[in-house]
Amino acid sequence: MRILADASMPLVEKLASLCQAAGYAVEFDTFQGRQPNAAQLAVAEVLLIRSITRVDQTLLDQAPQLRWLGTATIGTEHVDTDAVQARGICFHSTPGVNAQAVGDYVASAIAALTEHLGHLPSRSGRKMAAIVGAGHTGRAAGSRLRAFGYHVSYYDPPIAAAFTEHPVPVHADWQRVVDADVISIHVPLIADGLYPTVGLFDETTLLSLADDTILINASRGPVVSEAGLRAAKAREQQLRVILDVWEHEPIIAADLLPYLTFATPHIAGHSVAGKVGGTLQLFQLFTQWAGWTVAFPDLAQLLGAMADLPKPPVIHAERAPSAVELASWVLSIYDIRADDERLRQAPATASEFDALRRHYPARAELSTLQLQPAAWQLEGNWPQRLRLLKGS
Ligand SMILES: NC(=O)C1=CN([C@@H]2O[C@H](COP(=O)(O)OP(=O)(O)OC[C@H]3O[C@@H](n4cnc5c(N)ncnc54)[C@H](O)[C@@H]3O)[C@@H](O)[C@H]2O)C=CC1
Ligand SMILES: O=C(O)C(=O)[C@H](O)COP(=O)(O)O
Repeated sequence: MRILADASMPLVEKLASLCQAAGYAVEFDTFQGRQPNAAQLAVAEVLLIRSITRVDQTLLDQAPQLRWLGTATIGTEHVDTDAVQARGICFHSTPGVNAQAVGDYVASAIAALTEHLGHLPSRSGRKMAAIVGAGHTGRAAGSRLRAFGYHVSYYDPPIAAAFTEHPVPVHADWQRVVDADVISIHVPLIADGLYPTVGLFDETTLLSLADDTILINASRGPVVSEAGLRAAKAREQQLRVILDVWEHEPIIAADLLPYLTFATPHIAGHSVAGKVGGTLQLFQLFTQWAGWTVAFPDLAQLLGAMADLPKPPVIHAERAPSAVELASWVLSIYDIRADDERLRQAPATASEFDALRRHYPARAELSTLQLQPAAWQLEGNWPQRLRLLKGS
């Protein structure tokens, strides 16, 4: 089987070699950058991609042998699924695979603001947070915000309309979203239908937000209108906007940088566990489809064998933390400010954007937080808050 994979998928070569070691005939090749070249596509039977590779009719026409396509991402809008289906190609994404990392991103943004202000940010004093999209990443973000002490509501009209059981209560009250102190966006990119998300936060909505509202977008760029943000900037509206994703990626809205509280190059999901988990899931799905029996290590074993994974320090705290102390624990594991700094210092070009992502430093997850045992951890709501912070 000829497997072609994005070269920046961690451990992809190792997992391909495990297939070979199990006795299966695998010819393995990788591609650099956004699109594979025509010679590679001409022979590929299996294609493993990330969010930057566009799979459309043009690519499919170049890949006549393609039978299995996998993207190590949650989002799938870069794949023309109708065209893929029409060709009879089996397609898989990796739902939820980097959701914990996205939750950590939101936690780090709040932690950095808490440290800056000296208290948990809440313009209304009511500590209201609205998650937009109650799926994997939205719930992971909601869990961290609850750990910080926010009252979290989940806006998700598609789920609300379906009246099905869901892991968290959902609502369809938009006013509750725009009134919140923190709004964190976690929807797929949807252009049409009953619940489109493109332009969900358009100029009118953005201009209606109260000063000091925190708006975090770690979903897809076109969900928040950059023109709308420009209008808010022109009016000197005091929003605290955190953007991980951009309307015209890989081009960022460089003119907005001075207005943004934190700006990052689409790395919210880029923990090592999130990325390795994506590679592993794709190999598991592909080998299952192929009818192969390969004993892959589990995610913990794969991570344990990685030498460059940061080891978070053990935190000693004899009493329950203040919001600022809790924030410092989060920042000791993942500090969004370092990502923000790297983006601001790099030239605002497409190639630099891609390079920042390709050379992203190894990042641990909040689930690795280690506390020296102390009595307070068993008192009040701390057992729950600590679990929520770690996303468990
Ligand atoms: N910045 C990054 O690094 C990452 C970004 N993402 C993006 O985040 C998106 C969401 O990921 P998950 O939470 O894992 O997806 P999911 O599929 O688990 O959940 C998405 C939720 O959004 C809801 N939704 C759909 N349309 C909506 C609307 N108009 N208003 C409110 N809610 C709506 C759905 O009902 C669903 O519950 C992905 O599709 C991807 O585009 C995902 C991972 C990493
Ligand atoms: O999973 C998704 O959806 C994402 O946006 C990814 O975290 C983006 O990662 P890459 O595949 O572009 O590295």
